[in-house]
Amino acid sequence: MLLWYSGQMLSIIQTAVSTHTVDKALLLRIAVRHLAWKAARRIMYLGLSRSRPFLEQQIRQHFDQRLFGARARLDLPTSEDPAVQHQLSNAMPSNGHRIAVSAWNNSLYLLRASTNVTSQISVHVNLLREQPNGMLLAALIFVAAWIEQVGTLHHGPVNARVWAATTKNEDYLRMQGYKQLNEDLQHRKELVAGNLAEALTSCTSYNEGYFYELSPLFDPKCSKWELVATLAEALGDLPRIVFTFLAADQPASVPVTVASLHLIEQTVGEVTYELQQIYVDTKGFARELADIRALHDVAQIPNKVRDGSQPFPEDTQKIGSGVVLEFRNVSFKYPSSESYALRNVSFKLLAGQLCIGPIVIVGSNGSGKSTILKLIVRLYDPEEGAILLDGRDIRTLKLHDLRQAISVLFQDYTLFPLSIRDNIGLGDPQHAGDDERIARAAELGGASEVFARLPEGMDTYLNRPVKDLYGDLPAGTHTLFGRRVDYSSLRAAGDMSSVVNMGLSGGQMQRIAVARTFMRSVVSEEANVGLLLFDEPSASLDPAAEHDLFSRLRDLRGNKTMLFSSHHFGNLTRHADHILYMSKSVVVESGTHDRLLAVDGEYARLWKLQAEAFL
Ligand SMILES: Nc1ncnc2c1ncn2[C@@H]1O[C@H](COP(=O)(O)OP(=O)(O)OP(=O)(O)O)[C@@H](O)[C@H]1O
Repeated sequence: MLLWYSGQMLSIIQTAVSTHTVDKALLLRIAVRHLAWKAARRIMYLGLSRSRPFLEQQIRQHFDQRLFGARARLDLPTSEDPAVQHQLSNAMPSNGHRIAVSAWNNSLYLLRASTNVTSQISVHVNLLREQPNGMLLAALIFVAAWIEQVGTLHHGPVNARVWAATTKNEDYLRMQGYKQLNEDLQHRKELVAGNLAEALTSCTSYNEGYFYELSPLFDPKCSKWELVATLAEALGDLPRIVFTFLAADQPASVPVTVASLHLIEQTVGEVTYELQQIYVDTKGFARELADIRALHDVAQIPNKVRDGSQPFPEDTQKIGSGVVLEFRNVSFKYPSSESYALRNVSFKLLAGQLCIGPIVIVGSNGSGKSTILKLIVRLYDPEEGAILLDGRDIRTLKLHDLRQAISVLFQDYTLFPLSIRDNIGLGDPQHAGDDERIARAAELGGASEVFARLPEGMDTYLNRPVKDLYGDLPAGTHTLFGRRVDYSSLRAAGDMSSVVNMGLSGGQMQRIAVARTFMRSVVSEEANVGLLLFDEPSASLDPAAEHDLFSRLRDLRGNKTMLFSSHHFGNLTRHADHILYMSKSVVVESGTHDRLLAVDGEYARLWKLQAEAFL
């Protein structure tokens, strides 16, 4: 429209010059409409630029949440599957949401550019179609402008920016911690067994909390395209030369006025620029659309561990008195392994029993005791046989209910890249923000003294999930292009100087992990936990702390069924209702401590061996 009104005004000017008369009313009308269209365009641009950051933020949040949810719902064997990992890494590059924002911007741009190009071309064709040699002139202008654009497409100063960013926004830090917890495979066991996916996915307190400092620097390097562009610029005069020749030789065939020629040159330049950009952008745009599709596909990856349909427990009142756990001829191989981790394992624990086992020969690892715990919470499903809880095959039970009824501390537990408070709180996702419960769980797990001496107490981050960023510069870079890069004011703004990654001893970390399991199994009465699983819970504790933990566990468990896995033939074995002695993936002996000593088999031999060391 703007082009149209410009043309109209030029033709009025042309008439005024040649006939010395002006249709004032027409001129005024056209001038006002021209102005109105210009104002409308300005307002549209302004609206677009104002709303862009908001829209981008919405898109970023939408994709972040979708990707987070898609990853959080994956179980262990599916996450470990190399094909799934490949699909995830393709679909979720760290800049996944940027692809979406960029695709959005590009689609807006393409829409605008296509409309622009189509309308400008149609105006020009209408203007020049009727004129003798008009199309020839238009073609010349187009070719000249195109060649000129080729040069400018490839050259231009490289806008090298030095930047740095940090954050002290608590929500943002926590969200980043959740992301790492979700993405890092080492946490997957706890995420799945602890029913954390739902709680983490529903957490929407996402906030961009960065401070930015930008200082533009220009790379003075001259591109070879500079030369091409300079030569191409000379061709810009070609249409004017041809126009002059036409005007001199055949005045009757001159298609347009000088003023119109200038206008046409200008707008054709814009059209060719838009066309070039469309060509460049559509190449990347197709790729971005494919990437967005991949982002959507990951939400459809099926889990290998299928959910059951039956609720558990049937009677929530009774679960506090423990559950009956039975293994019936269970055999299992890890997906990546050819050999059996468990072979034909059968045993039955009655409700409320304290089972110290399976026990493995000291020094002979890998007999399958950790695997038993993993199968109970259905991190994997057995190849043969069945596992029953209160007489029901666990594959028929709702996964959420099953895992809700069990509390597990894995031997290779991990601490999350979050504050100590959140590390403990997530043991019971529904009450993760309840400071009173967290404090009690910390106390019972012996973790209170770990953070009592830290300046930030429970708020101390065990591992800061946000790295401080320095725009693509290697750490320790102090000068760039001869200029000093100073980040000190930025660091002070983000409290970065006081931030250090915490170093904790193995025993201190284990206390935090124990406190996390206590959050639901002991502190929460309404959690309906009936089975407690502990895999080497005292591996890193000193003898006093170990004794303390075990006596506390015995007192706190109430009537809940409890299953330990341990190398030690210590105090606990005497208190066990049932001992499973395992070797090389099979249960070799089982019974009470006294019975196994009376049998005088492998268990008795190892018990005596360990006891002798203390005589
Ligand atoms: N994720 C896995 N993928 C493949 N094989 C595994 C995996 N985890 C364990 N295994 C194998 O399964 C067998 C049983 O392992 P498991 O961890 O149950 O033994 P464990 O008795 O708990 O050993 P430890 O005393 O060292 O903790 C071992 O041979 C081990 O190598």
